[in-house]
Amino acid sequence: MTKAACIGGGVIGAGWIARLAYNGIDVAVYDPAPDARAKIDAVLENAWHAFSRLTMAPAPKAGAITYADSVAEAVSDAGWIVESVPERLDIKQAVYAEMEAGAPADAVIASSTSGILPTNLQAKMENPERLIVAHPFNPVYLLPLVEIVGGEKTSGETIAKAEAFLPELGMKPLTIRKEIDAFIADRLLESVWREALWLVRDGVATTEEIDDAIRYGFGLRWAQMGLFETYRIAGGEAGMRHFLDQFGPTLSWPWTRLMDVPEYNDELVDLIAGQSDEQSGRHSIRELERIRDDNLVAIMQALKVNDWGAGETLGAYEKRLFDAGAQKPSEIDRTKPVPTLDRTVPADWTDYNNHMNEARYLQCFADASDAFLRMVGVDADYVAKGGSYFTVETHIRHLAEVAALQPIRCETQVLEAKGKKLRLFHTLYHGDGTLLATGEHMLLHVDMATRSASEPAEAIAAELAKFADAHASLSMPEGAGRAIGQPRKG
Ligand SMILES: NC(=O)C1=CN([C@@H]2O[C@H](COP(=O)(O)OP(=O)(O)OC[C@H]3O[C@@H](n4cnc5c(N)ncnc54)[C@H](O)[C@@H]3O)[C@@H](O)[C@H]2O)C=CC1
Ligand SMILES: C[N+](C)(C)CC(=O)CC(=O)[O-]
Repeated sequence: MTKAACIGGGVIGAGWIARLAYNGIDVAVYDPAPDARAKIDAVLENAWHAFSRLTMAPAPKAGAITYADSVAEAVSDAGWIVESVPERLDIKQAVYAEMEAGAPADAVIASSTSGILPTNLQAKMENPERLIVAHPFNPVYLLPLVEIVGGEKTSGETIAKAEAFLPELGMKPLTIRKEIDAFIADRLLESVWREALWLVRDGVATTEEIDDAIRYGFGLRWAQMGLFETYRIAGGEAGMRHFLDQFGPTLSWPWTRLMDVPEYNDELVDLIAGQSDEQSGRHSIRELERIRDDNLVAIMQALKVNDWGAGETLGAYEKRLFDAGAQKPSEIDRTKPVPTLDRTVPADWTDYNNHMNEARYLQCFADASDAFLRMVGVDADYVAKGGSYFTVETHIRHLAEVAALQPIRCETQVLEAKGKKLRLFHTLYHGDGTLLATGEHMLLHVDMATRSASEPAEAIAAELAKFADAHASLSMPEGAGRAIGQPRKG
């Protein structure tokens, strides 16, 4: 999929635009609101801030975002069409009629609806088999879950397309077995939301106290295990059966007001909105979004370390990006230093001097070494089979500073590749060409079973020799072999 259209660019549409464009897909947008573009730009700024920290894997070149004057124009060459217009059946159905008039016959139409049945959405369509619900979660550019729901007329092929495509964007499609209003997640959220409104309305708790009850306790559990796995553990050694045995009888106790809903009126709105202003009014919505995003990135990265839940999805997404970004040996130009890193400086890589921290220069060079090693075949499979490289000596020269979110790139020259030894010279540049740093690194091939130096596999040695021979004709880089304290040239 290389081209998408987003119809509606509000909170959810803008999140989709960011996720699609970040993953290299061109996005044509249609939203009639005069301020739509400004709002989308603000979301994109936050999204790029978040992406800069979410993964170190090389992202594809960002897709182009263009603005169309009509639905038909936006969808004219799209393979994937996202509908994120207001939650009203009549508006959505009118938009589908315009889409069907302009879109390629095989394009998927994916509605972001939070709860309208796809059977109702597709009721007036000429080709209803191509409509699905792909219900995302805010912020769409960070949260992996998408509920996939087919209507009575949705084809299995459309569902299969969605299940194959969304993981390419780093998402976790969850296909819903039965079509019901509000699907799975919003059913659950709605029950907590309704209960919380009662608690505030009845003066039992403030909005802040309810948030505290979630975020200091079970919210942390939910973020990584959900409900059933958490309660299984709560049952002790005897697990879920004991949990049910102990807490099952509470089902008939008056522990919930869910059988009833508070009346929606001005009094309720003033109460809830007033308390919410008091709780969070010191931050703008954009500030809150940044805080939320930074926290979500940190949680997902922590889960990635444990290869668990949303972190497992992030890990799989990164692997795809690394695999897709890896240069094939046949494509590599060995007549010059080889590109090994191309990214922006993550927002949290700067320090109290307001520039990239010294430790991050080493991280760039370590990532560049890894990228180079993958090029010659030292990839996850090779390491799993018992061979790897360890860095045994490093010399870094810090030559210029660089700020957060600036583009940086690295080139690598092989100075020596003989037997167990591999000497690499990395040069880090700002995107504008300014020389930022150099790193010289001695690596040794290691047998992972004995954890001692060993000869690399023949195929690896052969790939390395190709680089070493070609790079031998390049001039020795300035700074190579330099000791600390030597005067700089020039
Ligand atoms: N806000 C949320 O937390 C979530 C919302 N959703 C769903 O996403 C959809 C959009 O919701 P939001 O983004 O929150 O709403 P929103 O109000 O932020 O954005 C809707 C956008 O649609 C535009 N629009 C109105 N008529 C249009 C038309 N005929 N053609 C193109 N654009 C049009 C509006 O100008 C506005 O920018 C809804 O179906 C909602 O249920 C899904 C997940 C979460
Ligand atoms: C409130 N909501 C029903 C629109 C929420 C969603 O649909 C999903 C989310 O992001 O929580």
